[in-house]
Amino acid sequence: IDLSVTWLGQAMPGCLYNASGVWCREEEELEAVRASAAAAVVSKSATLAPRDGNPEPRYCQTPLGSINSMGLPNRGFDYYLDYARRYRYGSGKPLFLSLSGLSLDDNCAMLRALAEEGLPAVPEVNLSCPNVPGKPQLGYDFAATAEALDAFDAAYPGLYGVKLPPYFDPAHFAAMAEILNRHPRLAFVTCINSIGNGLVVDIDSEAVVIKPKDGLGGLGGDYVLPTALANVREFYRLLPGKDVVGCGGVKSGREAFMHILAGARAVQVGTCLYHEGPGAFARISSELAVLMRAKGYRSLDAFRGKLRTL
Ligand SMILES: O=C(O)c1[nH]c(=O)[nH]c(=O)c1I
Repeated sequence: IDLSVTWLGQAMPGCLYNASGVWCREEEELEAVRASAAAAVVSKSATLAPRDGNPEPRYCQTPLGSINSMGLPNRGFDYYLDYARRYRYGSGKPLFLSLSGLSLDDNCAMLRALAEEGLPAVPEVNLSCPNVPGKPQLGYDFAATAEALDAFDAAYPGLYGVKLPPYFDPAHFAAMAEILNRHPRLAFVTCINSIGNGLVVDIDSEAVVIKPKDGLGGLGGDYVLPTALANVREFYRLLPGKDVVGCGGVKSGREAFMHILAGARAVQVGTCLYHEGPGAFARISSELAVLMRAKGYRSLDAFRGKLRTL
């Protein structure tokens, strides 16, 4: 059974890696993911300056997944750039740097700095952080997204990707696709980020479960799987020549299989990784291989994007 993936002009030994934000803020975490059965590594979304993030409690696990309002806590761009300078690219596991600047200028400054280094690291620009109070998700503002992508093209000469929020309407899928398709070096989209501004209620305490934004936070886990699959399948259809990375609700080989069936080139794991740790990658990979063997598929290409309609 071959779980390898070739994209962005490089090969990955498998198809699974972490979702940005999970097990990737500190170098020790990044190295633990790289040393695991994960096929790639993506860093926590970086701002130019380090950030503490929102007040705690800001993450909560529920029976159906997670809610978070971390608020972009990160070590600052230079920390992750330094890690990228020392990263062992020879391991065959690509490094992605997630960038989530607080302004377009900051995103472009980080992209220019990364370009100057000439490193193999690939930027994944986050258009969808839902948890910085007062900062709307860029991906929900089509005009601002169009302007930003033009600026990214000018700031960065190489291939890059974007992390998209979930969309819930065919008109929005079409509007975003029209914008994204104007950018040939925008090589991939990662669908989806958390479903923003959910509210989890604890009936014993009769209170919300996280402190920021009076309890509003991004949802992950089982809550988001159908929405994630819809976004993967729609953008797989609407973005010819681009790759879609599936993210959302993956906790076993089954959901990884669903994402690839829907068109995903590779698959990220967030909520499940947060709780299980990097051992999750070996488990999910093995479950996926067992599923493929039972169905007679020898590689991901044999079923990628082959989701049947009725
Ligand atoms: O609150 C966060 O740090 C966060 N949380 C998310 O669920 N998605 C994001 O892109 C980010 I930047």
